[in-house]
Amino acid sequence: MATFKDILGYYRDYRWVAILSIAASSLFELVDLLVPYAIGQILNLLSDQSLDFPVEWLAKTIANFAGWSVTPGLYLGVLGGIIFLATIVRAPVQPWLGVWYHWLIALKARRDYSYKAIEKVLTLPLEFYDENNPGRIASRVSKGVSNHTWSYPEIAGQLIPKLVRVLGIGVILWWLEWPVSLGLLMSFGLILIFTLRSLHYLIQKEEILDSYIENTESRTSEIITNIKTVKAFASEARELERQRKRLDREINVVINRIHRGYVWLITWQTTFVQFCLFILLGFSLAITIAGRMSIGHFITIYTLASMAYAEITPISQVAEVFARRYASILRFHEFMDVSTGQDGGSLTVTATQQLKFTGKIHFQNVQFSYHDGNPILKDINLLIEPCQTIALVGRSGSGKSTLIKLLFRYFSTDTGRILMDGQDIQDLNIRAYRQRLAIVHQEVDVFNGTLWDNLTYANPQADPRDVIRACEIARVDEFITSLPMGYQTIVGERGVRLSGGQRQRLGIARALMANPDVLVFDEATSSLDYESELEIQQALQEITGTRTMIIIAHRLSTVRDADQIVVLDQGYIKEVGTHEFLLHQEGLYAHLYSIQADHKYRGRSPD
Ligand SMILES: Nc1ncnc2c1ncn2[C@@H]1O[C@H](COP(=O)(O)OP(=O)(O)OP(=O)(O)O)[C@@H](O)[C@H]1O
Repeated sequence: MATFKDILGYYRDYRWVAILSIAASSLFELVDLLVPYAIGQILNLLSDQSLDFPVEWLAKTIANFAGWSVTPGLYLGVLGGIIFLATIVRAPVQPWLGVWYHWLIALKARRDYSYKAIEKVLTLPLEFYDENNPGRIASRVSKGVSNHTWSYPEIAGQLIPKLVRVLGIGVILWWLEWPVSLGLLMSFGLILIFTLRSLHYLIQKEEILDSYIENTESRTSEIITNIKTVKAFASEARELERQRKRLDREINVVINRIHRGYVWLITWQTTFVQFCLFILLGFSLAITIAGRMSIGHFITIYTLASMAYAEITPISQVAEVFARRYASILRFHEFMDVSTGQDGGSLTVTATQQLKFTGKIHFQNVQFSYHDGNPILKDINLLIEPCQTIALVGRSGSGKSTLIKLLFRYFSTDTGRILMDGQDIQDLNIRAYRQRLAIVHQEVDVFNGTLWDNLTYANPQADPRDVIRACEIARVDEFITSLPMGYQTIVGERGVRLSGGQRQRLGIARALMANPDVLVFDEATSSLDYESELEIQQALQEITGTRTMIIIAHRLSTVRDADQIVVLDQGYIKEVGTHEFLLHQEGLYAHLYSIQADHKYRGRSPD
C-alpha cells in the first residue's frame, strides 16, 4: 500500500535544492509583510504618533554611521528604503530562486520517474500483464506522473510559502496586539480542522472516482484493441450502453459527492472568513478609538489580517487540487511498488556474460502452479538431448505453453528445477540466458517500423546476408522483395498490413535471426495454409539438428518426424516417444491422432 512517504520519496534526489528553494519562496512571502508594516509606520509619522522601536533603532544606527542627524525625512527615507527592497529589489530575484527551481525539480523528477516507469513496464512479470490491461497501466502511469509534475510547483511554491506567510503574520500581530493574533490563529485553526476533515472525506470519494475512471478507460482501450470482435458480434450498442452507465456512475460521484463537497467547503470558508474579518475590524477600531492603539498599527493590523485571510482561498484551492490528484498519485506508486520478481535482471544494456549452450534441457521433478493450491504442471521429468526436435502435444489446457514459460523463466517452478547443459537456469544471468532462446508465437507481434527493423529486432547489427537467408528459410523473402520498398517497407501501426501467415513467417525469420540454441515454435504455423506449412517445414529441415527445437502443435501430422513426442495431459507427462512408438502404444497420442486422421478422412481440417 503506497503512502504519503512514497510521494515525498519521488523528490528524494532533489531534496536539498527543494529545501532551499522552498525556504527562499517562504522568505519572500515574509519579506512581503514589510510593506504594510512600513506603510503603517509612515502613517504614524505623518500623524505625529510614535514609531516602533525597530524603526527608531534602524534610523538611529544609519544616522550614527553616516554622521547624519535623525529627522522625519530620515525616517521616511528608511521606511521608503524598506519598501524599495521588499518590492523592486525582490521582484527580479524571486522567480529565479522560486519558480525556476520548483519547475526544475518537477520536470527532472518527471523525467526520472517516466524512465523508472518504463523500466518497470519492461521488468514486470508476465503475470501482471495477464491481470492488467495495457490501457489501465498506461493511464495509471501517465496520470500519476503528470499529477506529480503539476502538484510539486503548487505545493512548494504556493502552499508551503503561504502557510509560512500566515504564521509570519501571526507573529507580527502577536507583537503588535496579541489578542488579535490569538483570534486570528484560533480562527485559522478552526478553518484548518474543518478543511482537513472535509478533504479527508473528499479524498475517499476521489479514490472511488479514480477507480471508476480507470475501469472506464481500461474498457475503452479494450474496445479499441478488440474492435474486430466488437464489430463481428455487432456489440457496438451494448458496449456503448455499458460505457454510458459507467460514465453516469462517474458523474454521479463527481457532482453529488465531490463537486458539491468542494462548493460547500468554499461556502463555509468564505462566510466564516468574512465574519472573522468583520469582528476584527470592530475590535481593532474600538481599541484605536479608546486611544490604546495608533492609527498606523490599526491600518497595519487590518491589512495584515486581510492578507492572512486572503490566503485561505489559494491555500485551500491548492490543497483541494492536490486532494483530487492524491488518489491517482498513490495508485501510480502502488504500480511502482509491484515486485518485478525474476525478470528484473534483464535491463543491463551491455551483456555482462555471454552464454552458449548445446541445447541439452533437463526438467527435473518440476511442479508449478499460477495460484496456490492449483498445480498446472505436476511431476515433470523430461530430458531433451542437444539438437533434438521435440514436439509438445496434448489437449488444450494441458500445460504445454506453461512448460515453455518456465523454460523462458517467465515464472519459477514451485518445486524441482530446469537444467540447461547441466546448470540450473535460475542461477544463470537472465539476459544472457534468454538471448540463447527464441520463440515464435501463434500471434506474432510486429513493431511499428521497417521490415528490416522487425527482422533484426534481436540483433540490430546482424549481417544482411543472414537476414536474407533467414527470410528464405521462413519463406518470406518472395513476399518482401515483391513490395516496392522491399525490406525498407514500413509495417505495423502506420505501415503495410500483413496477413496472419505473413506475420508468422516474419516471426519465424526473426527468431532464426537470433541464432538461438533453443528454438520454440508455439503453434507457429497454425495460421498458414497446408501448402505454406509444408514449405516451411521442408525449409526448417535445413536447421533441424543444428539446435534444439521444441514445437507445440495441435496438428499432429506436423510433428510426425520429431525425435520425441511428449504428450501432456492435465499437467502430467502421459507419454513420450517417437510417432511410430506412440501409435503402437495405443494411448492418448494414438487416440488424438486417430481423431485428427478421421477428420482429415472426412475432408475437414485435422485440428
Ligand atoms: N497466467 C495464468 N494464470 C492462471 N492460470 C493460467 C495462466 N495461464 C494459463 N493458465 C492455466 O493453466 C492451464 C494450462 O494452460 P496452458 O496455456 O499451459 O495450456 P496449453 O496446453 O498450452 O493450452 P493450449 O493448447 O490451449 O494453448 C490452463 O488451465 C490455463 O487456464
